[in-house]
Amino acid sequence: MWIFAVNEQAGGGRGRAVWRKVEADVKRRGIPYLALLTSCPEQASSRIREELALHPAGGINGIKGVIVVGGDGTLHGLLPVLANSGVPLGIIPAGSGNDTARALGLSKQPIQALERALSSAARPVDLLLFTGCLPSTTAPGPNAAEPRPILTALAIGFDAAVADAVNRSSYKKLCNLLRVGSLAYIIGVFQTLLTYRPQKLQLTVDGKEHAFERGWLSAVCNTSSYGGGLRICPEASSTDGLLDVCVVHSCTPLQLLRLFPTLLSGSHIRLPYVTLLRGRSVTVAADGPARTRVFGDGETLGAVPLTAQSAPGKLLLLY
Ligand SMILES: Nc1ncnc2c1ncn2[C@@H]1O[C@H](COP(=O)(O)OP(=O)(O)OP(=O)(O)O)[C@@H](O)[C@H]1O
Repeated sequence: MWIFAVNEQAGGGRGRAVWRKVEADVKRRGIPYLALLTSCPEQASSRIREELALHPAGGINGIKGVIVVGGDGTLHGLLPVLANSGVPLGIIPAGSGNDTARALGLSKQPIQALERALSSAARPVDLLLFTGCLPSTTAPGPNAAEPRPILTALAIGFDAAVADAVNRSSYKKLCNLLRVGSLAYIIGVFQTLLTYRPQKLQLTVDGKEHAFERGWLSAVCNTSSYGGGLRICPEASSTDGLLDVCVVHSCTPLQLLRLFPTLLSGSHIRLPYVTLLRGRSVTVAADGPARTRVFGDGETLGAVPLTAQSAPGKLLLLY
């Protein structure tokens, strides 16, 4: 039996439409399935746990895999239950950004993505394990009890502040309604530039220290893109056991603005105020008046200081 974990709200309601198409195809083909239409990640995780206990993978009528209909946030919510479980995860992209699906070269077309999930062998991919300040605290030290698994990337500093401003804004809903979701992010970039100040960033990669006096942002990546196709670490791979890091520093606000379009092609890596690093273990600390926010898989995680560790091969993916 296959489990479909469906987030109908993903992609501003696209999840519902995608699931309708997929379910019709699954029924037509007589594939045994269970659909979990959930309202939050906790509900999805606890339902999947229950089903895995009832129908262990590998047994007769066992769960063959969990196929997610949703975006990066929906996938992110299921990582704690599926990492290390031996149960493979398939993806039918239905979110706004879909950076995981993009990194794996999956089709945006629901039936093609379904076919790929059903017919592919399970392959191990790396996860990034994040430990850092929780959202509810401003305490300076890492205090999250459990490392949190991330599939795509951590956004730290300016880009996380933009995501935060957009999520809190009244214009996000309006832009989504008018189907110009990316306009909300352009407004968010300008809004954040008015108040955001670069900070001293200290990164340690596999024990080697790197200091940046005027750090705008840093991204720690397991896959190459975030934010719906911004190729922040174009060489990152989720199968190399390594994390790729991009730091943007020592530039003017205007240079920062001009960098954003170059993220689409990944050509920003040639700019003198962009530094790339790579390693198995990364710590990031910041020294500035404001909290340096962290987003992971497009979801708010908290603030620095943080530790990111590569966890090779911890998730089985169908792609
Ligand atoms: N299993 C779930 N069921 C319902 N809601 C969920 C579930 N998992 C996460 N969510 C919530 O739904 C929100 C939107 O989901 P998701 O992030 O997948 O879509 P998106 O933001 O449109 O796409 P993307 O992350 O690819 O840009 C998440 O931010 C999260 O709060």
